[in-house]
Amino acid sequence: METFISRKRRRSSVSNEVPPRDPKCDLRGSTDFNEVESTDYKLSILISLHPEKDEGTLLETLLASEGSVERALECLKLPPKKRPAASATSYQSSLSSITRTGKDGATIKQLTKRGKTIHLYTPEDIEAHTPCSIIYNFLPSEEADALLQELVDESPTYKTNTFQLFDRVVSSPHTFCLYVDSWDDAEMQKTQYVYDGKNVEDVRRSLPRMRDASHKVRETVNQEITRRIRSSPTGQKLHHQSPHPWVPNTAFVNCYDGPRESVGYHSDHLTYLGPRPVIGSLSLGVAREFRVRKIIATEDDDSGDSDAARKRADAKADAQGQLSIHLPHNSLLVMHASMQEEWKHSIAPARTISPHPISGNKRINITYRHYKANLHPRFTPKCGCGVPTVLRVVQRQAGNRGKYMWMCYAGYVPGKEGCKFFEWAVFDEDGDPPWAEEAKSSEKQSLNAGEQLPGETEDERMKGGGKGKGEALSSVDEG
Ligand SMILES: O=C(O)CCC(=O)C(=O)O
Ligand SMILES: [Fe+2]
Repeated sequence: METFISRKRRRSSVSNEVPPRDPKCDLRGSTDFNEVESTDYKLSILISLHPEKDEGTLLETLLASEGSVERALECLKLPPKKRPAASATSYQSSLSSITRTGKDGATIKQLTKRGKTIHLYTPEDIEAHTPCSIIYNFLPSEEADALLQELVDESPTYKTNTFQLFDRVVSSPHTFCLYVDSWDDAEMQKTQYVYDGKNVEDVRRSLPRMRDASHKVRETVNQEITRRIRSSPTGQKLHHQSPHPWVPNTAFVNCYDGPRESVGYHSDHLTYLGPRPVIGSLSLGVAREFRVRKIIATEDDDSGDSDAARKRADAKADAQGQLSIHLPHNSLLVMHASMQEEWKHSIAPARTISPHPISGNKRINITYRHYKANLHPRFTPKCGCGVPTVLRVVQRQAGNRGKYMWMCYAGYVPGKEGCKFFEWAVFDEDGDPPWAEEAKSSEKQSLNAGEQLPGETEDERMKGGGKGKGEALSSVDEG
């Protein structure tokens, strides 16, 4: 895949740190453009620009370049022997070789170490150490194979995403496509929803087997949410987490063709999901590693833009390792309600892969998501450019960590400058915005007029069951 597409004029200082991203992913993932970025963020930039190199080499080059992405990029242009000596090595271990989880699920204090990847091989370890749960052999095997075949057949038409980085326009190191449940939704996505400051042209109606799988994903994800809440220390849902059953209405299908295709560390966009979203992620075909790392808060004095502040923040990020979850064919990973706010995830480039009998070198991944009707762009704040804004969360800065904000999206478009629009975002206990009531009455009017609601499936419309009508999750009420 060609990474560099064209060279563009350098953008202004605030846009100097635009990372690789998918339209659905918030790879900046933190307060504002001036906020300190970590090694994983910088590594994701390098991975996107050098998909042919392994992650360890890129990390070493970055560390040897004292955390400067630009210097690392210069080094990577040099023949190998002229590169600076690596200052860190990366090595891997499985969790069981480091420590054991007690039957009581006792928490392990220091799971990750600088430059180290710890592999979580069992559902129990995954649940104990990450905000994820996993179900292996999720679908009956013929169904999983048929779904994989359906998507492999479509995948040659998927596209990479292009975005602006420094003075270049680059493309993401894998392909993807957006699917929704009805043609009406597809039309609405194309014309009204904004990703990275622009509409997405290619939005498709979910394929029959994707829709069949979606019903099963829905059931299982809801069970997993209930189970997770019940077994949490408080037995309560998180603040801002929805108490309503999770209803997937949107799916991103990612295709990784060969071991080098990947996606860098990121958190998923919250703009249409709202706070504390849950995502059901079904993996098909070649098994790949899903790596996660918890975002470390920076003290206020680490959050400036000075070199010293950056170094302090980088040192903290470096001190952290990563956890690796292996995603074989037909596994369902549930990313629970704290994942997008407090963790980042990636699909790491692999040294080798085992080809799959149906998909060859391809891994297909479907992330099923619930887009909230009250976060339709007609309700969310517009910036000075007149574009619906992006919802982000403060991930690092200790003082504001966990606060949500609406920000200008327009500057994400290659060649365009955004404005400085910023507004703190307010949500109630259940993660609904202040205009939720107004949104509901406009939904009712639409229903009376026989229109389809944003995100409502054709099936639901036929049954007369709009979103938000399901009863609250019992575990939530039970407290
Ligand atoms: O391929 C995967 O498992 C993860 C994809 C992902 O992170 C995304 O779609 O946001
Ligand atoms: Fe993601």
